[in-house]
Amino acid sequence: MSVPSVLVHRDADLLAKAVAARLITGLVDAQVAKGSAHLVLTGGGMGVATLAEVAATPARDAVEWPRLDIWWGDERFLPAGDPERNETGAREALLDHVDVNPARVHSVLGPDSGMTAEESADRYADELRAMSRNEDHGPVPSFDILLLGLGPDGHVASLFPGMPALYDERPVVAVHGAPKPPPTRISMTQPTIRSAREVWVIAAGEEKAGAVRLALQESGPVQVPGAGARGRLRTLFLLDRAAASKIPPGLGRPASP
Ligand SMILES: O=C1O[C@H](COP(=O)(O)O)[C@@H](O)[C@H](O)[C@H]1O
Repeated sequence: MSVPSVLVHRDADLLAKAVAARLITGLVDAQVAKGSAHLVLTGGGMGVATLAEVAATPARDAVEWPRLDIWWGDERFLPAGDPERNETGAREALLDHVDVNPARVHSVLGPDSGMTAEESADRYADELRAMSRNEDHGPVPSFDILLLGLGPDGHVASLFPGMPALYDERPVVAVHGAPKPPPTRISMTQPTIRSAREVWVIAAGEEKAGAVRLALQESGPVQVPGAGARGRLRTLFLLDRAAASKIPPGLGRPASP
């Protein structure tokens, strides 16, 4: 498991632009190396802002969008098109503006599918398993880049502190009673997140500063789910100055003047 590298940008706007540039480069590198790539998206303010910055830069055309599999680390269990769904934000910010292959955009089904949250989670796990190859050595594909937001309470994806999902070994689970609305969600679990080659935690704003500090200080991942967010090959904490304001001196590397 990789030790996090911390990069600090001046403010949220520059952070979104810098992560977008990094993401484009990462996807191009993965596609050059393997022919295609797997990207896991996050919801939340910085997740969507980053995608909007990808859409806004002409460099986005360097990515071969039809050769990209797109997944979600978590989804709010709401009907298709609901403005609160993470998918809706991602589509509006980026996916509707690039040439993705609809068959490779792996949506989490909501209640309008007729499924319960448990059935939807199991179906997503099946879809992940179907895309996993022998060399992935597990029930999910080896994600090239997995993006995560970080809540002020330390949650990542829909893994909230102390909740049963944090003890679950299945790849994807239904979450009930989430402290942040909506209460019902579908989430990748810690083992799935930790199987990614690279995990990037993106956080901006002073209200995230305490969670960032705890997530970097090897707190227990049940108390602070962000502390369990580590990639196999690389973990990045991509922060603005406000979110980095409580980390121990010397841990963060200024990346922007
Ligand atoms: O509800 C969620 O929240 C987190 C963090 O969101 P933020 O707006 O505080 O950055 C997000 O990572 C997750 O995907 C989402 O479902």
